[in-house]
Amino acid sequence: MKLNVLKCHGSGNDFLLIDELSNPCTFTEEERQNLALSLCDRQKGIGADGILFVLESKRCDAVMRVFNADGSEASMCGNGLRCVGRYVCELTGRDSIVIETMKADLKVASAPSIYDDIPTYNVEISPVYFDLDKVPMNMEHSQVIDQKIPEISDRLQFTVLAVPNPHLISMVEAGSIISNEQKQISETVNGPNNLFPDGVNVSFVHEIGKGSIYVRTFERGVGFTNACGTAMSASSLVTCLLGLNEPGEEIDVFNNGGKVRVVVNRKDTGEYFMELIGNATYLFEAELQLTLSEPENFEILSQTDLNEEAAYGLLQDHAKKVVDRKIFTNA
Ligand SMILES: N[C@@H](CCC[C@H](N)C(=O)O)C(=O)O
Repeated sequence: MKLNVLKCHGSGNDFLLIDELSNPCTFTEEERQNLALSLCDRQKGIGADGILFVLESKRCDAVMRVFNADGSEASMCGNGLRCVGRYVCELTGRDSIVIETMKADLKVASAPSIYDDIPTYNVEISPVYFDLDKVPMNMEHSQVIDQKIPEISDRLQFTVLAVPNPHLISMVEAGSIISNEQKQISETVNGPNNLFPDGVNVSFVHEIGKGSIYVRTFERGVGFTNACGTAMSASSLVTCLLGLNEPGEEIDVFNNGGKVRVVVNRKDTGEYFMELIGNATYLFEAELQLTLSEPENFEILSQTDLNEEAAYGLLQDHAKKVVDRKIFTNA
């Protein structure tokens, strides 16, 4: 079969978007999984952190399904939702829509450029759960907020939450923002383990200053990525819980792929939801020839560059300068 894919990214967290609205195709669950495994492979495939399938919805403007590079399906993807949101907004000629995801219908709206002329979208990150059985995490407490988890570190403190995909978050000092300990913790909780039966996205957060943080994330099903949108939203919420930032105020979130902005909102009911604001950048479109039984033997029939990377590069240079200055040289 012929399959069109759009390579896109949010903060350098890159995806292959497959549009099942305009190109009706039906995939079994196993075929979706195998497409993710084959096409996301950075050596033998096209290379990406995941696949975003865009399907028809009965109640919203579209459905987004997210498959990680290892073929597992995730309930949400914040950076991916900005890309899908842009795609569906452009397809429907609207600037605000609602996308159905595995656990929630989420608002997406076009937003003023985050930096120069970069297509920017504001996406809702919700619902938020702290109950460990919703994460899921096996521990005797009902919640873990800024606490030690001796099974994984005798030094760091963690907060556990679902937004609604699972996140384990620790605040760290600039000097330990990248360490072997982080890799070891992340691999432990994402391998066979008793605490997180479904694995968990793990983030290490450094407070740069009021309204400004840096987040490094090991994504479940992928490994360390340039950025993870739900992780940056969850991390921003954690900094509000710890009194470092305030709900309702913008937080600049720096990452290895650039920068986003997050606003943590607290409803009258006490529930939280976040607005994740950042780029939705298109890299190229490609037409592939493949058979679904052996997607690893795909062939690229044509590829068209979409020339948005140079504009994004300016944001990336700015973010890198801030991160190098504030974290790595500690000036
Ligand atoms: N990159 C995403 C999250 C993708 C799913 C995640 N790896 C999981 O398994 O929960 C984001 O931007 O939020």
